[in-house]
Amino acid sequence: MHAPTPTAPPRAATAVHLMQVDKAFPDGAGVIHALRSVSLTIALGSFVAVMGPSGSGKSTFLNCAAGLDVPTGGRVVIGDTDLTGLSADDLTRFRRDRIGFVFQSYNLIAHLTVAENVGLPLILGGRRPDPAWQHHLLSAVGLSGMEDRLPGELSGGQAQRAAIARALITRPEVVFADEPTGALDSNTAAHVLEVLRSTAKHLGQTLVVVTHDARVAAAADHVLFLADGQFVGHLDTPTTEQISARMIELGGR
Ligand SMILES: Nc1ncnc2c1ncn2[C@@H]1O[C@H](COP(=O)(O)OP(=O)(O)OP(=O)(O)O)[C@@H](O)[C@H]1O
Repeated sequence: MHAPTPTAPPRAATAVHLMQVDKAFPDGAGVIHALRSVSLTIALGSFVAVMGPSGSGKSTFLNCAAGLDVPTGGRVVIGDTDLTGLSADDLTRFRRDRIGFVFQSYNLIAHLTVAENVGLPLILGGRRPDPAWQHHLLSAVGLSGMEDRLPGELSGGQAQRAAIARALITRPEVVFADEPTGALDSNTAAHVLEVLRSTAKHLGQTLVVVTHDARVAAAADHVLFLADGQFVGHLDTPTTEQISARMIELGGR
């Protein structure tokens, strides 16, 4: 992970490449600059945590990097695909087939079973889930035997583990997670994080996680710090204490 020169071409070992990405939101008569000329690369197969004070631009960064939102300037490249050049339809297809998402609120569909929720990204893409792969994923996240349950019959930790299996069903290159453990108690959060981390590692996926929790970030290979829409530094394999100290310097929690 390093901040490249803005014109450097993406390298093969790069999973995510942002070049001078800006994101501005209209705000009354003015604009809010949520991201300001953000340039970075995230190496294939790495686990990167993104931290920063509230309002520093973490979710905006994740949404732009994952193709959920369109930057107002700059380029986002995932693998060898420049998202900037894609039509809305192509971007939707790319997200569905090549990227996995995990959100704080799980986003499971209430009237579909666990198995149906997990298979949904493939069904939406006109493909049928491979039963052996689905079984493997449900077992990897500890939900074997719960395939027929509805989301309302799951604990928060189980629901998030179902959401993780759903994010991985298409074998995405990159998995983006926004506060994936934010709604869970600390023991459940630690278990869910370990499931996410180990499954992504086992499958060779790149994992990008936005978090407020220094313990979550301490599990990452690299921690990137945002302040006021700009990356202001990173730590490699830091301890929880080092991360907390950096957050205090930035004026966050
Ligand atoms: N859709 C939007 N419209 C207008 N302003 C927005 C929008 N989304 C984000 N912002 C603004 O952009 C800035 C960055 O917001 P963002 O949600 O990315 O920060 P964050 O670091 O994820 O915050 P938090 O930790 O509180 O979730 C904030 O000033 C926010 O108010």
